Amino acid sequence: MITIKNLRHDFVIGKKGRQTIIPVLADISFTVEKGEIVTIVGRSGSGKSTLLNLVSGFIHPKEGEIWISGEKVTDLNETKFADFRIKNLGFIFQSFQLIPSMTAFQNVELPLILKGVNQNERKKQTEIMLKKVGLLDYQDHYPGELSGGQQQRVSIARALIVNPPIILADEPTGSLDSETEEELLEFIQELNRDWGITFLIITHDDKVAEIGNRKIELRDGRIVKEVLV
Ligand SMILES: Nc1ncnc2c1ncn2[C@@H]1O[C@H](COP(=O)(O)OP(=O)(O)OP(=O)(O)O)[C@@H](O)[C@H]1O
Repeated sequence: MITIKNLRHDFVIGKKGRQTIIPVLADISFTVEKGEIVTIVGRSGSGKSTLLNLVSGFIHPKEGEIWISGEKVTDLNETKFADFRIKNLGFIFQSFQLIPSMTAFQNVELPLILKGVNQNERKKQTEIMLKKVGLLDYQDHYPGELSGGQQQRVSIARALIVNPPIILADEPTGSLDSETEEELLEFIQELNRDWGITFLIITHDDKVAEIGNRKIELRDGRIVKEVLV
């Protein structure tokens, strides 16, 4: 489902003439099979977020290939990647990334607007999704009027609304207390088991890594360990 081949990335900082190259990732190769939950673990600064940004197409690697669902996405330009992203990838972030001036309903509906779905269909699908995450009664609440766990559920509903086969998650439980974290991890497992959604999750939390089928450990931008959980 996701194949990463010999990925290398570095950032260039500083003004012209005085530039410094910061090597961040080197020789990264791994696959994520359909229906798997794969976690990427590693200390702060080991390159986890950079790796996820590369897979998401927000940045372009200096070397290497990324294939997602049979498409060599490293060959896509920005516009084509944006189109690919909306059809194939859902995102969950630590900070939820909800739009504060929009209600739960409007936040979940937004990807359907971007996809050009008509209003009646949008209403129907958004309500189904809010019900699925147990928040139909909260549809008119703004993010600031919801708990952290509820906000994360809204963000999951928004990720799921376009039926993505793959969800990329960046520290999904990072802002949640332990009880809410457990609920969310159960929910991720349910989505994986019952909906067949494939997950690539970056985390430094052992509890999150435990729900994965495989754990890939990064250190200083390289894969040092890959284990079945
Ligand atoms: N835009 C950028 N420009 C320059 N350096 C960057 C940039 N983004 C990240 N880096 C550097 O790349 C390295 C890896 O950062 P990255 O955010 O990928 O690590 P991480 O494992 O996700 O860390 P954390 O767990 O703290 O989020 C760090 O040394 C960081 O300073």
